[in-house]
Amino acid sequence: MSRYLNAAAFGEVMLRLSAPGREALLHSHRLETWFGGAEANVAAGLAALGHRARIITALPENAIGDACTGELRRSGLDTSHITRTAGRMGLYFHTSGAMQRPAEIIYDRAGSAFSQMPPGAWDWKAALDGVDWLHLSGITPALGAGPAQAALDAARTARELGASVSFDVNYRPMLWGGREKEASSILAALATHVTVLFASAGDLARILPLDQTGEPEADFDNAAAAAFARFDGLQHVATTFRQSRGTLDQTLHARLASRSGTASAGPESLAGIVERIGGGDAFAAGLIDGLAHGLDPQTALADALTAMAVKHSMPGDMCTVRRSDIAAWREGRDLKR
Ligand SMILES: O=C(O)C(=O)C[C@H](O)[C@H](O)COP(=O)(O)O
Repeated sequence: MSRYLNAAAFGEVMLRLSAPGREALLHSHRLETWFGGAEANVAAGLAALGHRARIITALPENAIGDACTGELRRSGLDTSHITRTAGRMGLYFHTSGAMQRPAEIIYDRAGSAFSQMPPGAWDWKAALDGVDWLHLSGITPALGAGPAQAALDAARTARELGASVSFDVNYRPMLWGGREKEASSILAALATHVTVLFASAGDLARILPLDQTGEPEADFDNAAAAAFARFDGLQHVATTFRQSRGTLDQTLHARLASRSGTASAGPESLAGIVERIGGGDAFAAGLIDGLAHGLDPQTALADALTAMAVKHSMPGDMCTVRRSDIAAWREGRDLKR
């Protein structure tokens, strides 16, 4: 396989309301706005890398839904599979933190237009027509029984149509609340349809019975081996590791397990981080891109990690990292002219 994809992503897009700069929330009377969501961020990242990408979602039939659709379109996405419906926009409030003060998120998304869509209202054959790659995340099933069923239907249909399915577990304890058992069974059911899984050892321990030693890389390798044994269609498991010396100064590295072996990449040292949100999604987009183009696992992983690093220099949720940004980052010039 060496080609540009006709990709789709299914999930909720939210409006982010962020405290400006390094302020605490509502310290001043201003909030900055961005649109984003795990799956849309990955789709935008694929579009920035030259793939055709559509977002399948539901947005409210109001001015916020209009603005969001416009932003998704400006990010290069095909918005013709967005359902406009009654209901509210999912929101999240964000403070970026500073020094040892951590970033913080408050979700305000219960009852959103997306989460209220009955699972039977999605027409998967039409939404996935012509698609060769579907990206999903574990955030969607955390939003309720309807979205969980819709994600399963989407994954099953994509596989029936011969498409690859990538899935980022993206475990959000705040969204699952005390529903750990439900989370394990839904995430495991989704994983049966997946070709590329983005998951840490901790994420995989929610799906599979695993002994963990506390040594992150060895734990990941063991967890990936257990995932290959359990899930027949699975070809790759990828994760990133983040060492933090405060909110703005971190080191990244990554690992990619395949049935034939394991690749690792990094470290990428990041000082003066501009934006932490969307880094993992940029990594997912970068890796999907590399695998689609048939790069060897080592090169695909290194490019994905650099895409993630570059995303940390760009404000906003959605990934706009281009191939030339990855090359320029590696060249490390202080001024492009
Ligand atoms: O829907 C949610 O609950 C989300 O958290 C969406 C997040 O904006 C992205 O998934 C960012 O995740 P990272 O790329 O790991 O920074």
